[in-house]
Amino acid sequence: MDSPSQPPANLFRRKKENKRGITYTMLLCGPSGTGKTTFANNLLESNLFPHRYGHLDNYEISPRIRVSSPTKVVSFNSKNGIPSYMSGFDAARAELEPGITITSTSVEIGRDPTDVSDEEEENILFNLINTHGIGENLDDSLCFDEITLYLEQQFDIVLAEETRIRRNPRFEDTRVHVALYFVEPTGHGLRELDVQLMKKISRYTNVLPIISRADSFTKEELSIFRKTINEDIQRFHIPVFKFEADPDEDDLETIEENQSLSNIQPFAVVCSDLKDKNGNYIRKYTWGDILINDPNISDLNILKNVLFGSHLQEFKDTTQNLLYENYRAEKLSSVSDSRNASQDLHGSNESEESDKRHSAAPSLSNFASLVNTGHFKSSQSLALSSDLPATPELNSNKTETEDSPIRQISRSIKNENEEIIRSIKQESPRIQSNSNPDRTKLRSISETVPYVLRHERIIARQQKLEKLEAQSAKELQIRIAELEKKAHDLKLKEKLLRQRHLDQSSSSLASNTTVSRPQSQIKKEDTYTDLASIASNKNKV
Ligand SMILES: Nc1nc2c(ncn2[C@@H]2O[C@H](COP(=O)(O)OP(=O)(O)OP(=O)(O)O)[C@@H](O)[C@H]2O)c(=O)[nH]1
Repeated sequence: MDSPSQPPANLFRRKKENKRGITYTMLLCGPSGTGKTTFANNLLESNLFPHRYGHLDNYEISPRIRVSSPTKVVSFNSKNGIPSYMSGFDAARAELEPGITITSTSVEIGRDPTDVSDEEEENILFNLINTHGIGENLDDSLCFDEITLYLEQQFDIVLAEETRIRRNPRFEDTRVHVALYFVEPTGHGLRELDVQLMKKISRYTNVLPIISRADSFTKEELSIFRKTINEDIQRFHIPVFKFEADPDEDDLETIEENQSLSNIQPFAVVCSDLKDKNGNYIRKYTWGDILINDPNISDLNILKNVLFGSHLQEFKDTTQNLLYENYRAEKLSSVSDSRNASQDLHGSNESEESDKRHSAAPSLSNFASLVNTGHFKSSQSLALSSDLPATPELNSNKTETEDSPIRQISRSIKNENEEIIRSIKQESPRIQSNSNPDRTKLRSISETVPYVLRHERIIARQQKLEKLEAQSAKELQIRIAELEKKAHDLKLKEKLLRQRHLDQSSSSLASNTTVSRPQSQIKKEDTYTDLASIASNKNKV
């Protein structure tokens, strides 16, 4: 059945390989308008991603690409509670800061079906994470926190999975292996925003600074800008990815390759959505066209080779062996420290004192309490639906269809929490039944850690949602107050107009008694009184 002469079987075999392809995740980060979306399209040689302002006429996907999960918002934070990616520009609300939106798109990069060469290439299950709204806020710390939280959560998900006794065979690793940080082509080195953000994300991923829209520079200007950025990187100790080779371990070719890559770092790219007749991406200027793949103008091709070829495995290895391992060690030691601390604190009379104490959620003592009693001790815990601090919106009598998306997400989180609690309760007898103290300790750590991490994540999400909801409510209140004020002003105006009108008609009534108005000037409103006066005048005559 698997004979190469039978195309369907061949297809089937490829499909099976697809499932075992390399998982690879990339983050595009940097201020708005630096060309991240255009770069993403060029990277995948497809016009797949629409721009935030404007649109793409020619939606087109390379034959090598298969979209496995279309673009979706994976995380966002904004003052008005709407992802900036979804809310278009609205002049009436321009004063509201957009916050940040993180989107994810999953594609499968395979072989071009028209390619007849025998070369077997492994499929890449590629996740592209894009960020929107950085640099557009008065206070960008909101963006820093959101991105770092997202990256940390992906580490937590893996940590939780690793410490689980029964692993999920279909587990998806979503850790970000490489982040491209797009520096604005100012020619003035790095800004504080760039320094801070690169520093923060470099804890969780390999960071490559990229000079965006490199066609803004002449050759000399570009080399000066490169130098300034490299100096800033050194001066502010930004741990960006370095192209280094080990002379004792690596071959000469690798050493030379890394040396030359190190010399051209940061890569400078020119991108475009436009193609010429031959299918090459170009940028059109009044003075002519340039090919974005031209190595004299842009490092795009070199960067593509680094990302999908020479350094893909190294990015993955560094993420796993260095960044993740450091994070894991730190996290587990903090979890076991807090466990020991909670054991020391509570001692033997823990059960008696537990009711009196109100520790902050999440903590391991809370989990111990949860496992034993089915309740969190903490008064601040958000995980138990019955103890949930009732925000007015959450407890309102509205029907499902009337619910805001935020409330619906809140409800799904509540359900998720309840499910976790149920599963912990089901697993708990095993923790208590084991007689060996060391094994019990290990087992309880391995069983507790995933839940602690998941619980922390859920609480963070829930707190974020509540914050968003409070912000929306506040904004709504301000708008209501504004509208009420407007209505009040209008009423006052109306009253004034009426008053003025009444004054006018009474003065005209007074003047009518002395000067008779021509018939054509009689107004509709004063017809009745005027007619009465005319009649009375007539009678007098
Ligand atoms: N001159 C020049 N313009 C570019 C280049 N790359 C992209 N642009 C243009 O820059 C503008 C912004 O590009 P986008 O790709 O939408 O930028 P972005 O970083 O994704 O923007 P956000 O979605 O707001 O974060 C568009 O008009 C692009 O056509 C480039 O290399 N050179």
